[in-house]
Amino acid sequence: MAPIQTTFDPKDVTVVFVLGGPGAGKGTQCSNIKRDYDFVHLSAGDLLRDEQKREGSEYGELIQNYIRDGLIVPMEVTIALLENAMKEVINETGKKRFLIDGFPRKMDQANKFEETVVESKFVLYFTCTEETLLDRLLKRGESSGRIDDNIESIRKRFQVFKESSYPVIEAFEAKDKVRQINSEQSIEAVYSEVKRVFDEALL
Ligand SMILES: Nc1ncnc2c1ncn2[C@@H]1O[C@H](COP(=O)(O)OP(=O)(O)OP(=O)(O)O)[C@@H](O)[C@H]1O
Ligand SMILES: O=c1ccn([C@@H]2O[C@H](COP(=O)(O)O)[C@@H](O)[C@H]2O)c(=O)[nH]1
Repeated sequence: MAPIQTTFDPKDVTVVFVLGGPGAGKGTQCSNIKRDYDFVHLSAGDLLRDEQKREGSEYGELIQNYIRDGLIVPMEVTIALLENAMKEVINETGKKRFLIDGFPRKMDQANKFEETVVESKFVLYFTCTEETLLDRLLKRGESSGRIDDNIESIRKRFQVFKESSYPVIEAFEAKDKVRQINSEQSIEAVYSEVKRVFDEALL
């Protein structure tokens, strides 16, 4: 993965972190936000899956093993992928508003990204019961082809979310940066709450 040699002024860039348990509906809602608010959607999981499949990637096997086991890939890999993707978008389109979906999942990632790339504007956090998440992921697993949409991986992902990712949300909450949304509702009802947050934040 060769770094892209471009710099950008963090002051010109808007980043919203989109967090929530596995299957909470982050990707689904990001598609809506992207359509209506001219944000670029970068899913950390998608970037890792693309890198894993890229021929000649030195990280392919490592990423595959981490994803299958529901573990968090070392932050250097994920941050480099995100930073490269942001630079590519800025170079090619001039767009500078990003939804970073499924990242940061651990405190060290959050701190490193905000220190070296850009500070987030706020965190959109989708809450959902584990029972609903499990139903959604098992249903998605019938067609997703994802190696981690199976009961064994899902259990591990829930554990990692509780142990490593939830503390990230608490840390942002302490800074009053979390906008919490109940994603137990229908996709449409969730999105109407999301819109309220974006309309208020982007005024
Ligand atoms: N509000 C909702 N009600 C019912 N189903 C939903 C809702 N939101 C998303 N889904 C469905 O649940 C599944 C998971 O949604 P999605 O992929 O958006 O979640 P995610 O948070 O991005 O997941 P992951 O963290 O695993 O990438 C999908 O099949 C999606 O269609
Ligand atoms: O910052 C990240 C984001 C993701 N991962 C790994 O990818 C899978 C799948 O992520 P989704 O957001 O559900 O697509 C996740 O379980 C981790 O193994 C990561 O390591 N770091």
